[in-house]
Amino acid sequence: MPVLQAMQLGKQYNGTAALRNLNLSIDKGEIFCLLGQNGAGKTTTINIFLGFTAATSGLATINDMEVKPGNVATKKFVAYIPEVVQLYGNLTGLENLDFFSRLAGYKYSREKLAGFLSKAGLQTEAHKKHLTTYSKGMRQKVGIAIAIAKNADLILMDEPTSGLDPRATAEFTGICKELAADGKTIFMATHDIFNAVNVGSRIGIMRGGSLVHSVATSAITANELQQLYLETI
Ligand SMILES: Nc1ncnc2c1ncn2[C@@H]1O[C@H](COP(=O)(O)OP(=O)(O)OP(=O)(O)O)[C@@H](O)[C@H]1O
Repeated sequence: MPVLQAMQLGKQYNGTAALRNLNLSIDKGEIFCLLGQNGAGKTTTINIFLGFTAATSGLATINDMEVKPGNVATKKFVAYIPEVVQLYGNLTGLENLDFFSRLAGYKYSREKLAGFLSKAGLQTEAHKKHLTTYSKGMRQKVGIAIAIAKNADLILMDEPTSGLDPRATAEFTGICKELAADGKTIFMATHDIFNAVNVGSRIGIMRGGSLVHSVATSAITANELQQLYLETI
């Protein structure tokens, strides 16, 4: 059973198609990277799977359950990492994780919470510092720790490497691969072609709301992908 499925999924905003007949099936442990120009429909796709916005046609499922606004059943399977992870600046990393875990219905010991932060790559010295002192990459790690604490099967990410320095990007890639090896499924919208090839198991290219290509990263080099992207968009 695929973790994420789109069947003839479409979205119109005031008569304009943001998403057209998207068909996609993503299995457990996959990292799917979605590329496309601004306005191609990547965020719209993510928003539908988050239940933030309703599709106007077709079907979106997570673990075989239909996703739609108001249907809370699929929300427990999903975690979302936006480009900038919004957390409480006056709380520490540990306190933020504790707070958001409780919101999701989980109460963990200090040790467990620290374990999740470490698994997400956050150094121990940072756990007890206020979020105001965190870099973008560190905030993202807390976001990943929240996803782990929530036991989310599917992690949706919107431009997660934008604004990260090369070291933070490489670290992020390693963490995504570990999560996938643990059986998490990752769906990420990105503009970063080279990171997509490094981290992804499959890459999609969107144009004008349509998925134009879907290729396995094992079948393509970064240069070939860049070429394909430039020819497509
Ligand atoms: N709330 C909205 N109301 C009206 N039109 C919208 C809305 N959200 C998105 N759109 C339109 O839908 C299309 C797809 O936008 P979307 O944000 O999904 O693209 P994207 O691929 O995520 O782009 P970016 O890389 O800039 O994030 C665009 O034409 C956009 O203007």
